[in-house]
Amino acid sequence: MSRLPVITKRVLTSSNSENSHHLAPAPKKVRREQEPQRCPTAVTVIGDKRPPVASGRASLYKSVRGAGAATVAAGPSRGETGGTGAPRRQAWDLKGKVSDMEGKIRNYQTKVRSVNEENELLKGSVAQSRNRLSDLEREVESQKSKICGYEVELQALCGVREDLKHMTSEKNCLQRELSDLEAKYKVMETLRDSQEAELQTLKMKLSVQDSTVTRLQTSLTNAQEEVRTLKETVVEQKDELHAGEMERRRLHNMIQELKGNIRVFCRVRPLVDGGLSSHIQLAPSDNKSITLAKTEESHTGKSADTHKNYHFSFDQVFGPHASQQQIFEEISLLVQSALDGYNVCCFAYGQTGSGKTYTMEGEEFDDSRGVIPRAVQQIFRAGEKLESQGWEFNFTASFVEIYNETLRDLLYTGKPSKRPEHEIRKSNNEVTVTNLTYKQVCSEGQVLDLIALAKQNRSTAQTAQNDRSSRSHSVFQLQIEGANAGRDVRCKSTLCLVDLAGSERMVKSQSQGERFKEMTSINSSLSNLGIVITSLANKESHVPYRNSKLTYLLQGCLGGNSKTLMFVNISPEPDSFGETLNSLRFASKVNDCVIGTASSNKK
Ligand SMILES: Nc1ncnc2c1ncn2[C@@H]1O[C@H](COP(=O)(O)OP(=O)(O)OP(=O)(O)O)[C@@H](O)[C@H]1O
Repeated sequence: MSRLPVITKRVLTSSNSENSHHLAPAPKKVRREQEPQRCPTAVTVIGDKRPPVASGRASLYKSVRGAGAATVAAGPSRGETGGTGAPRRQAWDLKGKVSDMEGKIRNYQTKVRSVNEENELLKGSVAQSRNRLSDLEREVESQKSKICGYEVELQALCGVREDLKHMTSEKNCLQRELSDLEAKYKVMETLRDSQEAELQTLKMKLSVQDSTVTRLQTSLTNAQEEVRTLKETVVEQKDELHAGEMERRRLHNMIQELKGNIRVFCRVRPLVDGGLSSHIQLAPSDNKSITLAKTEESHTGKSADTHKNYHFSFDQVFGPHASQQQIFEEISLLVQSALDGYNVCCFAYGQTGSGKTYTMEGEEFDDSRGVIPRAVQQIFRAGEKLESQGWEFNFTASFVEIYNETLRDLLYTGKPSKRPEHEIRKSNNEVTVTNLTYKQVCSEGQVLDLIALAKQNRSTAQTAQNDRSSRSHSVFQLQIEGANAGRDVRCKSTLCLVDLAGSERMVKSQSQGERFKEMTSINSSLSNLGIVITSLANKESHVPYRNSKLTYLLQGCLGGNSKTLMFVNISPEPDSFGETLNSLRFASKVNDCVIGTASSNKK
């Protein structure tokens, strides 16, 4: 490419015209002064005509201008002329001056030619540059449109960038989760390993247990077979047991009958300071007889004192040292009879203070407990045992006081002012008392609570009326209903435990008013008891049960269908001799009675 400056046609024309102007004749002085200034003018013209181009083109223009300027500068200048030392033409040397001018013209013409050539070259270069420029402009346009496209893309990419940001944070979260999961996975793997090990152990254990199960199944089959055999044996043994129980009942009853359906036990209370008074003698050999000895002084003093002995025999005589347990042992046989379905009546007879209540109720301590709590205990324990043989029992308790031929409910818990009156009723051979509390009980404790309640009721009445308990009968009744559904056997009986009123006879002249009435009623009921027992013994057609409330109430428990036990309690003091004798006589009468064979209330 040419490095010549680009000169437009006009400039060149101007230059040419200038050149041609130089050719024209001009005043010599002016010409000499003007010439050196022509070249810069031409350069200035070129610079003025320079088109506004992009920086690329500007550089091109600079290089061309530079070259042009150099070319022009190469021409002869005034300085050169003067500087080279060419000899200055004399003013008169016009010829020389013309030849110098012609040389200069030639020189300029050569230069013009070369400039024109260069100009042509520059024109081609300009055309090329223009082409190049339009190419570049197109390229610029295409680049611009590309840039626009890129800008659109960039804008679109901004949204993508947001998404990317979001995705990156999500990715980070997921990575964290992943690392957590990986950690967990590792833990799980460890766990799995340990569990696999455990599983192996368990499998081994299982196989061991499988073999154990197999072994156990075999032994189970054997055991089942054994159980079946044993069940058969149990059934057989239950049958045998039941047969044995029935046989035991029969034999037990036979023994009781042989002993007598009415039995009398005598019990002597110890003296207050212990021991026994000399007027009471107990036979040491048999425990069945008692002698009351009496020495009567001669009234005149002339005859010797008379000694009189009264001998009595009973089923059993208990001395002052007999324990409550010894007493109960004999009665327990009758309590068993009550569970077997026989009515049983046990009563204590004797003067006040002879030990009736002590015998029947006793005291709270274990050793001194009396007949009633011991009998209750035996009944519930025996009942529980019989349950294993298929027996079921229902117990109903009642507690009545008979005072002056009036019944009083000792289990009453209502208001004293609303105490109901009671009547004895008999229907279907069963004696019941109207408005009386009949309490269903199922344990020894419940009965003991009722006994305590009765005691409390009695003591309340006692406070109101001095020494009332001695002058009233208390009757505790426990109705027993048993059923063995499997054997279709039922039984029903009543255990009657009676603490009678004091049997002492009051000298008529000494008793008045209420006391007289009490005594009459007591004596009447006690003597009626004797009469009823005698009637039963004599098998009389009419037994006067209804003559007293006591005998009427005890009707079911006295007579053919029952077993009766009478305690005759006696006081050891010498001044009780008369009453003791009376009590023993009464008891002896009862003892002589043999009441007809009892039959159990089996259904
Ligand atoms: N066998 C005995 N051993 C020891 N003490 C006895 C015995 N019998 C009775 N007693 C005592 O004698 C006293 C009178 O007895 P208890 O109250 O039982 O007579 P009771 O005949 O029931 O009199 P009551 O007719 O007045 O009720 C009581 O203190 C009692 O503890």
